[in-house]
Amino acid sequence: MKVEAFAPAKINLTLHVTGQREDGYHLLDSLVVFVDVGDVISAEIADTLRLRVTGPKSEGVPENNSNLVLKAAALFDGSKGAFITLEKHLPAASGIGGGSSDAAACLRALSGLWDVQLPDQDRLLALGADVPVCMTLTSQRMAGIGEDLSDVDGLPEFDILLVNPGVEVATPAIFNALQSRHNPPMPTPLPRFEDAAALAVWLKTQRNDLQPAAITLEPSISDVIDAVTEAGSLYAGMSGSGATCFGVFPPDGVSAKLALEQIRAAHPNWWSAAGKRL
Ligand SMILES: C[C@](O)(CO)[C@H](O)COP(=O)(O)OP(=O)(O)OC[C@H]1O[C@@H](n2ccc(N)nc2=O)[C@H](O)[C@@H]1O
Ligand SMILES: Nc1ncnc2c1ncn2[C@@H]1O[C@H](COP(=O)(O)OP(=O)(O)OP(=O)(O)O)[C@@H](O)[C@H]1O
Repeated sequence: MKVEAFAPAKINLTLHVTGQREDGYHLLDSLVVFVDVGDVISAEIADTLRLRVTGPKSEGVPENNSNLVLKAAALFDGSKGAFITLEKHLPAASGIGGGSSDAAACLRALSGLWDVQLPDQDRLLALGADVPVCMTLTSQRMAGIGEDLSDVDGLPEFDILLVNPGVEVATPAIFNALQSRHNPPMPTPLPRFEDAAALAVWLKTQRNDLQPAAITLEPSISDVIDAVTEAGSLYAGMSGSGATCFGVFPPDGVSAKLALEQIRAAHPNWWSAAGKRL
């Protein structure tokens, strides 16, 4: 038996840093969505637990126990053997939850393969602050340090362009470089949006509080946001701690793809992809 699980890119459409806990972790208020672009996990029964990493973005991704996929597999009580393949399409350390989404997909795959219950929420959170939201695969308002999740229903459909300037960004360095750790949250309740254009107008009034620190440490992020804006997006912003930026496009299946071609022609060394919000 072989089971497969998709590990979609996670996008923080907004990312407000609203405080800091005594252990140093930051309190967040973030609107998170997933895109139909991502990595693929497959798993089959084996005598021992083994990981192979393949795919266009596999270079540099560890196959040893430092990979979040194997850390996730170790969370099951009395974990058994499995041969896991991780097909990497998302760049690592890029703010779109690659490792966390892989870990969540691995948990889904192994709980099916081994017919065992998923680990509890505390263990998921300890694996990575983004792991609980990556278990949902649906649009969420994410608060706390990542554990406080509420479904966001009724978001309009939209297409998304993802662009990364080819640099890895370490999340702790960006949090450490924050100028202000106590910023206002998003409004409660969130507004309802008629369409992608209305969502984009609202996003312009919101923030990613990690963006200024990320641009200071990695100035090319600013060039990416300019390029995504010039390629005709309704809104352009940075996801997570960067350096991947996203553009919001109408859900016509065409505009984001045209923008993708434009960006690839002008910046052949950047990583880019286009897809739909899940
Ligand atoms: C920036 C986001 O991607 C937004 O969704 C996440 O908050 C980060 O999620 P993640 O990479 O899964 O985070 P973890 O692996 O748990 O933490 C990496 C590092 O980021 C910092 N960190 C992370 C999450 C959080 N709420 N506050 C933090 O200060 C901590 O320094 C931590 O050592
Ligand atoms: N499955 C994995 N895929 C990619 N990187 C991994 C994985 N497991 C461990 N890593 C290591 O974790 C580091 C962070 O990668 P990851 O893709 O999780 O980025 P991230 O920017 O922290 O994601 P986010 O902030 O959106 O949660 C990488 O430098 C890599 O060495």
